[in-house]
Parts: sequence; C-alpha cells; structure tokens
Amino acid sequence: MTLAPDLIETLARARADLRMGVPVVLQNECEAALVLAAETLDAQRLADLRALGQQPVLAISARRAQTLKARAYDGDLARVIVPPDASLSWVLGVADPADDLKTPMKGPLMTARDGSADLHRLALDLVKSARLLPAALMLDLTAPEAFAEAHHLTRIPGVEAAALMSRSSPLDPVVSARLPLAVSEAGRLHIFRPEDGGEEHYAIEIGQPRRDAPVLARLHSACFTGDLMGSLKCDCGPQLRGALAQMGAEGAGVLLYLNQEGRGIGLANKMRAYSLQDQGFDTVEANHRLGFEDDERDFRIGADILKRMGFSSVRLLTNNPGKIAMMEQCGVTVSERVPLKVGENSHNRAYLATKAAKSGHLL
Ligand SMILES: Nc1nc2c(ncn2[C@@H]2O[C@H](COP(=O)(O)OP(=O)(O)OP(=O)(O)O)[C@@H](O)[C@H]2O)c(=O)[nH]1
Ligand SMILES: [Zn+2]
Repeated sequence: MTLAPDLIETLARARADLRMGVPVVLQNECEAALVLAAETLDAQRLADLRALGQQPVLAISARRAQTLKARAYDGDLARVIVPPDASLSWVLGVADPADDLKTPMKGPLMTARDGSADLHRLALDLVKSARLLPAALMLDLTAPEAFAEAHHLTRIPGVEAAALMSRSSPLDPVVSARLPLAVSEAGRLHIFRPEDGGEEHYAIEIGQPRRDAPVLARLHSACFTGDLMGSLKCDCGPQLRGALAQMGAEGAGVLLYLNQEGRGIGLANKMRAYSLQDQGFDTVEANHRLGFEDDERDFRIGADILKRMGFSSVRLLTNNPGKIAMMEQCGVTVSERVPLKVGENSHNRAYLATKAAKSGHLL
C-alpha cells in the first residue's frame, strides 16, 4: 500500500510547480535535468541556478527559433545556450515575442547540436500543458534523486511521462442537474472532471435526445472574450448562442463546453496572440510566433464525453473539418455537418478569412 502520488498526479503537481516558478526534475535512464518555465522565472531563481556552476540552456520551439534566426538542430525544438552574462530580461526576451518589434536583435543565438533533446522535448510539452509559454530553462543534473530530495522538488521519470502525456486523460462524470435555459426549459448541465487534475469540461443537454439516433451536437471551445464579453474579434459568442437556439428550437441537442480557451493555449497566451495581431500578424502567424501550433486543442475529450453520455452519432454544428475528422477517428459518427455561420462583422472578417484560407474552415 502506498499513499504516494502516481505518475499522473505527479505530472499535475509538476504543472502547478512550473506555474508558480518552482523547478522540477526530469530524468530518464541516461540523463537528468532541472527545469524552470521561462515565463515564471525570477531573478533570484536565475541567480540560484547560476550558483550551481553550469551553463543552462533555454529550450524553445523550432517555430520560435525560426523567428529568432536560431538553428534548430533538434527538429521541432532548439536548445539555446544561455550566455554567462544573460539577464532575466534576456531569457524572457527569447521566450516571449511580445517585444520582438521593439528589440528585434537578441542574437546571434548559439544552439546546442550534440546530445539528446528528449528531456527538453518533454519539458516543452510540460510547460505548454501548464498553459505557459513554450520555453524552458534547463540545467543538466548528475544526481537527480539526491538533488530533488535535498530541494524538495517534484521528480518525473521522463520516458513513462512522455508516453502518458501523449494520451488524453480519462474523464469522470461528477454531477448533473436540471438547468432551465432561455432557449429551453428542459436543460441539464453535466460536469466532467479529467483524472489528470486538468480543467473540468461541461455538457449542456437540451431535452431528452435519443441515444439511438444522431444527436444535434456542438463542440464549443471556451472563449472568455467572445462568449462572455461580447468581443467582436471572433464569432464565438454568436456561435454559442446560435447553437443553443437551434437545439432549443428542435427540442433536443447536446452542447459540449470544452475548457480549451484560445484553441488550447489558455487566455494569457491568447492575449499575447492578440497583442501580436495588433502588430499585423494573423491568428495563425501569431500562434506560431509564440511557439504554438495553430490549434493545440484535444478533440478526443469531446468524443469521450459524447460516448460517456451514450451518444455514438452526431449532426455536428461546425465549419471546421478538423472537428469532423477527429470525431470519426474517435469512433463518433458524423452523420451530417450542420453549418454555423453567424456573427461576421468588420472586426472578425479577416480572422474568419484566415481560418478559411489557412485552417481549412468551410465557408
Ligand atoms: N489562439 C487563438 N485562439 C483564438 C483566437 N480567436 C479565437 N480563439 C479561440 O478559438 C476557439 C474557437 O474555436 P471554435 O469556434 O470552437 O472552433 P472552430 O475551430 O472555429 O470551429 P467551428 O466554430 O466549429 O467552426 C476558442 O477557444 C477561442 O478562444 C485567436 O486569435 N487566437
Ligand atoms: Zn472567440
């Protein structure tokens, strides 16, 4: 019997540590590293790191490296050698593109080409999953167990963790209750909680949809700005309300409200992307400059929830062919695509055009 956290729980702890600026230790059979998220680094921890007497590297995505004209010898990432006199603002400047236009020259940046980047790749996945900028300050460790114990740090076995992180966390239903809505008095809200300590997701069931026929369904990704604030920069608010209205009118449907704000990068990073959009980059370019893919969402979650609720076939309200492909791949049949074209305005016209041109959205 042990009360110790398992690997999923240890990873959740590591994410919380990184968000607070606390280092974690990653380790595989051949090597080990101390990891700090660049975004939450402070001057004291940088000084403490230096006092350990080795040269740290800053792992960044290949996309970010490309913007900084640094060679990415590791394919999808680059290990930037941190110069001995580099300050906290140097580290943040490499990690965060916000001030690229104000201070364009940060280099030339030297990048490592020898040795393995496996732990660096895992570190980037970990900081991304903590909704932080994809940049991790790392230092080689020779005695990781003793080091982690002496400093009370979370220690993660790299190989097992990498395998686990590529999987979607199982979700458990927590509670459901009646929720009369303006579009239908027969509303019901279900809460689902992932086992990895991640954000909860919601399902709003309208009426009593049959489980043996395709259900009118929407996979809506959280958009604080559009859903709640009435932002004109996207079409999320009108899509949310339009989908619910259609379900209310038909008397049945299910809307999944997935807490994957900003196409999975989190609200803070979405605002960083908006700030880059104010500098002239489009929605896809802005994500890339930050070091993210265009879309970091995991739609397996949506398919899992639908199946847990007993649905196997949907009439999907969407303009995004990626959502349809993902549903089919996860064993949910899309019997029909129901277009959802609402809320175009002068502020989001270019955004919608970019999604059509670059992300394959259907017009
Ligand atoms: N990163 C980023 N996310 C954005 C931006 N604008 C909106 N979002 C997010 O994009 C998501 C909206 O996507 P959805 O409406 O669910 O999906 P979609 O891929 O457009 O597909 P459909 O609406 O189903 O056609 C939300 O999570 C928003 O927060 C942006 O400029 N950058
Ligand atoms: Zn939006």
